[in-house]
Amino acid sequence: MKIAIFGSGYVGLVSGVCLAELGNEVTFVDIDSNKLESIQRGTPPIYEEGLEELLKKNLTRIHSSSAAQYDSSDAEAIFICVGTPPNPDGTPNYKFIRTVTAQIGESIKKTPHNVTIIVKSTVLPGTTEEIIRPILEEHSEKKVGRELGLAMNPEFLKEGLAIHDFMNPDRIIIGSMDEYSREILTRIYAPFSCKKLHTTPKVAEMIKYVSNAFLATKISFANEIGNICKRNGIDTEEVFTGVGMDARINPAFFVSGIGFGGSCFPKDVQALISHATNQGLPPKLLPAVLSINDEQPLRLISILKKYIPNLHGKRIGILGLSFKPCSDDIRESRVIPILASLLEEGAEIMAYDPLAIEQMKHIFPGITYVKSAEAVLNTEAVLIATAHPEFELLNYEGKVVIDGRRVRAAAKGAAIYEGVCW
Ligand SMILES: NC(=O)C1=CN([C@@H]2O[C@H](COP(=O)(O)OP(=O)(O)OC[C@H]3O[C@@H](n4cnc5c(N)ncnc54)[C@H](O)[C@@H]3O)[C@@H](O)[C@H]2O)C=CC1
Ligand SMILES: O=C(O)[C@H]1O[C@H](OP(=O)(O)OP(=O)(O)OC[C@H]2O[C@@H](n3ccc(=O)[nH]c3=O)[C@H](O)[C@@H]2O)[C@H](O)[C@@H](O)[C@@H]1O
Repeated sequence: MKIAIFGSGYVGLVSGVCLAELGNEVTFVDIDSNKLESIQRGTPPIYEEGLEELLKKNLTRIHSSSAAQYDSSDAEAIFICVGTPPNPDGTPNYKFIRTVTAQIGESIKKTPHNVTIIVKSTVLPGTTEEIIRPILEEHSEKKVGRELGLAMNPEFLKEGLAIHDFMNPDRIIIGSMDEYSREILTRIYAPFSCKKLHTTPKVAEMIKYVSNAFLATKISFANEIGNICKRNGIDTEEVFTGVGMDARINPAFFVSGIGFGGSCFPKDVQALISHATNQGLPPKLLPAVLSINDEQPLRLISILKKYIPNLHGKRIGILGLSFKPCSDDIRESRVIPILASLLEEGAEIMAYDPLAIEQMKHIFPGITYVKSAEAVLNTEAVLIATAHPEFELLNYEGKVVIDGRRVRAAAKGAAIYEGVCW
């Protein structure tokens, strides 16, 4: 099938490359010409395990174009994968969605055959029908259900495991507005044998928010329980191993630590809170999920101060800057409040990350960044903020380590070791 992807970021690029791997012809469209050039060279603009090999392997089926030059004459399906960043009040900002929808509408005006537009960006319930549909119909001069298909198909991939997650989904949610888009999405996802739910766009949109809100809730719950377990000398991990053995509960996403970061959990939980509050239904549980998450990283500093009460002028090492292992993404990384707090206390920071140093330099240019994890160990105390696999290979002998992510080698080897909530 001839597919176009508008928005070639994490979701767009990974989805498009995987769709090419499945035999489709894929055209990437983006406003960032550098991204498009690097895709066309076979060099992904983001780090994601396996992405470069898959991109290079499928380059003959991969094309790129600016929005202005995009030729939709043979497109059958167009995915919208642009960002939906938060407004100051927490609701999603749809400026990229509106612009891209208008551009797609213009580009398909003269397309002689039916085209299906698929919203993959995370948008609040009602957005596909009430915001995207009218813009699309106005600019394309076509009607949904006649020459135009429109569907919402949320994406559930995780960064760092994005290719694996796209290729091995637990489920695929297809919220179509019309028979034509339902049929196109059924064809696109035919190679996948997982469960598929056909529903309305509004339900599909809500499934995405509820999934992220529930996973974030599980993490904050694990952290709150972890704090209680630590105070009582109980092994948090063992508790959740036992709890997770109940099939009704499931062991996934109970890893306690310094909380959840990333471009989606914090933003999507806040969006759901703001949306419900605007409707006169202010949630009680979800704000607690966020406040536990805000406090958790600062616990690392409180523990550190037990050993070094005055941090002024002290050299503190930081292992890990990205929001999760195997990713170069630092958006909402839990290390950001930790670094801010250490700087406020006058500490001298020495930080290392295998992938995310350049990104963090934009936020904290004054910190000393080092090229090896070993160098970080040459400090008065080390804080572990991301569980990069290589941190398991370090020799922590004689060191003071405060761990936010449960690195077993540190727990075994350090002279003084304390976990944030275990
Ligand atoms: N990052 C993730 O792991 C996941 C993200 N999502 C959702 O997917 C959406 C996209 O997220 P990301 O891929 O992380 O965003 P991103 O910021 O990495 O990528 C968005 C891309 O859209 C491009 N863009 C903006 N306006 C455009 C236009 N008019 N035409 C063409 N391209 C345009 C940007 O230049 C950028 O390359 C968001 O709604 C997010 O919540 C959903 C699941 C997973
Ligand atoms: O909507 C999205 O963008 C995506 O958000 C998350 O994926 P992602 O943020 O990429 O990564 P996760 O693996 O979920 O980790 C998020 C954060 O939670 C933390 N986490 C995760 C799991 C856990 O048990 N404990 C925990 O603290 C991680 O360290 C990380 O900071 C969801 O897992 C995806 O299903 C979803 O598609």
